[in-house]
Amino acid sequence: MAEILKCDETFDHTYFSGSSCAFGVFDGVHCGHRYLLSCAQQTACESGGASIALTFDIDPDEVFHPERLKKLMTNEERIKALSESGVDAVVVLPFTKRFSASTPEEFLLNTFNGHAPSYLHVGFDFRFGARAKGTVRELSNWAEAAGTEVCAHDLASADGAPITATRIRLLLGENDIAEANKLLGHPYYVVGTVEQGRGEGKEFGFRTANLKVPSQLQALGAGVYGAYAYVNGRRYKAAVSVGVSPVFEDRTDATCEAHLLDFEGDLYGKPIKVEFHHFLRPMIKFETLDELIATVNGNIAWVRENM
Ligand SMILES: Cc1cc2nc3c(=O)[nH]c(=O)nc-3n(C[C@H](O)[C@H](O)[C@H](O)COP(=O)(O)O)c2cc1C
Ligand SMILES: Nc1ncnc2c1ncn2[C@@H]1O[C@H](COP(=O)(O)OP(=O)(O)O)[C@@H](O)[C@H]1O
Repeated sequence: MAEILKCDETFDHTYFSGSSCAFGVFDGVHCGHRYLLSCAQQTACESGGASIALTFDIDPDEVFHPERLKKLMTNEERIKALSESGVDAVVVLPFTKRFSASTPEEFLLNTFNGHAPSYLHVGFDFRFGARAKGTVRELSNWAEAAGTEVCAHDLASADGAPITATRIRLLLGENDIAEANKLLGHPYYVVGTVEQGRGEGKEFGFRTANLKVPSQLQALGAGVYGAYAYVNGRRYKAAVSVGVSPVFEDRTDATCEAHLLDFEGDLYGKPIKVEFHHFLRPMIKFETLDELIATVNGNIAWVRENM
């Protein structure tokens, strides 16, 4: 696991000298991002410097477009995933309105403070600085004087199209978890704290740990999935419904309900990670409870046999 360094007043900017940085927000830490990170590792290996994932503490859209913000991961998970990607360090820039209002030149000066990296890897469409005015051209002009080699990469592709967070979100919205996981390079997951529900799962014969996924993180389309749930470092097979249950929509606000196979105990207030692997079926507005119970038991049996 790489070091995570906050680029605040205590940060020693000499750390950038001789390094290879991959620069971006990296929502999802998907295969396209991993390609860019591996390029930084490659040049670091050749030049003998550190490989760094250079990112922001928040998604800039949280400041500029909170109303349309959609994310694949929380900021904490994103920074953790970057630290596990194989780079030597993750350097986290605090994204403030003031910082983002700086011109491209000021932005680069503030970020590196006279200690430019040897290599800077970005996607060819990388934008930075006030109103995202800085492009690879501004970056290259600055880099020439600073002694940095800018490597602007085409977006890595899969199945004939670039891998982007937007493409992955669309796949998730269409329940295509298999293709989304392929482009992510890891299973899509959500994390949360288990909340109290209506307490009816017990009567139905299958208890469900209820999570409220914040709307910005609701990328996965409604439906029933085969998943793995992680509790206290242990992995359990799980049958999971995503989206508000249409049978109980007036009485529930849970957006993710997980039945953990072969688990007994209390999960209320505990953190849980649910990792999605198979789409089983859409949500159904059942006419009777017996139908609901029989269908869910069938889903649980499928998970037991196939996962
Ligand atoms: C694998 C699984 C599939 C489910 N499918 C549906 C469904 O198709 N339609 C629906 O209305 N609710 C569905 N549910 C939600 C259950 O009705 C809900 O978990 C149950 O009412 C227990 O709620 P509680 O935990 O709040 O007590 C499903 C739950 C699970 C675990
Ligand atoms: N196998 C299991 N899967 C999920 N939750 C379980 C399981 N066994 C026990 N639990 C506990 O039971 C709770 C769910 O019970 P349930 O009757 O569905 O009530 P609620 O409506 O509060 O979710 C979970 O939050 C957890 O604390």
